[in-house]
Amino acid sequence: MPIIQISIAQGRTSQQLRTLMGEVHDAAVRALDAPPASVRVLVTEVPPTQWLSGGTTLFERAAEDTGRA
Ligand SMILES: O=C(O)/C=C/C=C(\O)C(=O)O
Repeated sequence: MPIIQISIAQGRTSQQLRTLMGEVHDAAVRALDAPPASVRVLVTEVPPTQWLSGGTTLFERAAEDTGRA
């Protein structure tokens, strides 16, 4: 049973997340020739304050970008 876990920064709409899950599901079914009912897709939204990339959180990066604009 394929289980596909996606971590993504918060900020997308429910519809965007639903579309992402559907497309990932369909890709797995095609690529793996897996029965559709066997594929699981789990999305975890991460708050920007809890995502550190290159020593800077996404929240800090966004604040810096806003300051530059
Ligand atoms: O890790 C990074 O530098 C940025 C990650 C951003 C995302 O994953 C996102 O926009 O969801």
